Amino acid sequence: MAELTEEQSQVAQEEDSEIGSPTVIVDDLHIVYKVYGAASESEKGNAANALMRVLRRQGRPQMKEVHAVKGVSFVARHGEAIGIIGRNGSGKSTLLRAIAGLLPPHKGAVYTDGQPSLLGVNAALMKELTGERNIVLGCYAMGMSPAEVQAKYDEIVDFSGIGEFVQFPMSTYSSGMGARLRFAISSAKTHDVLLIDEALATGDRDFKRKSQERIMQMRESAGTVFLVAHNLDVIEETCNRVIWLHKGKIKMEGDPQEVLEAYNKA
Ligand SMILES: Nc1ncnc2c1ncn2[C@@H]1O[C@H](COP(=O)(O)OP(=O)(O)OP(=O)(O)O)[C@@H](O)[C@H]1O
Repeated sequence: MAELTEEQSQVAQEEDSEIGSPTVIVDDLHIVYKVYGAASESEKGNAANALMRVLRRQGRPQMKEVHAVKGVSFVARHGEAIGIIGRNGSGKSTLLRAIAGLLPPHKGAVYTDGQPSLLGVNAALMKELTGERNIVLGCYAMGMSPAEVQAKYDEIVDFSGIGEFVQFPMSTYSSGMGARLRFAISSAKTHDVLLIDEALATGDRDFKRKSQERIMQMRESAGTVFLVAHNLDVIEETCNRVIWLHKGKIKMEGDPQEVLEAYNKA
């Protein structure tokens, strides 16, 4: 391997001191889903076949593979907020779930420093329980002690802005209220790596501003934040780097303004 020149290593050191050491290394990552019971190529779009199969109660023993992430590599560092953009089905959520350790790599690897936490639109809070109970259980699930939960409780309720609804079951919340509570709970703890999947999409303008401020704070406390969003304004205002995924591969990566400009033109 080639040695760095004195000048190169000085530049690397300067960059390191600005954004910190690596938190996530994604190395030639491939994720493949296996779908059982999928239609074969010859059956595609054939209504008569589909109807016959249902009437005859025939199963679909075929197994198909969906290659969702195809050889993605990058390094994320302490203090970075990385936006992931791309069209529907380009592999954004799959990549986040793989970083969170929820999907095994088909090939390649993900190395993380610390425990990544995934905050998704469907993060596992229990709908039949009240907001109150979900706050307590959610905080325990993130490894907080009872004393820490007590100390953070009011701040979480306040940040979520759900007011007296905290005493109601979450099944009575609007999707925006649920998203706010999830974000308030997840961001009450300092995460080494926080993965946010579209969770800010359902909040109103005020909540978006508050959550962006909180993401900034998390970056300052030297964590790494990944943000998947179709709202490009949120990405531009919050992130210092953007990764553009296209059909499971990185199409472009770098400065938010440059990548977003290219993405908007495509
Ligand atoms: N559980 C699954 N089983 C099989 N295929 C899946 C599964 N989840 C996602 N896929 C497929 O993987 C590909 C990438 O999906 P993914 O949800 O990661 O895309 P995305 O960029 O997050 O999309 P969106 O913007 O619509 O949320 C798509 O082709 C999708 O159909």
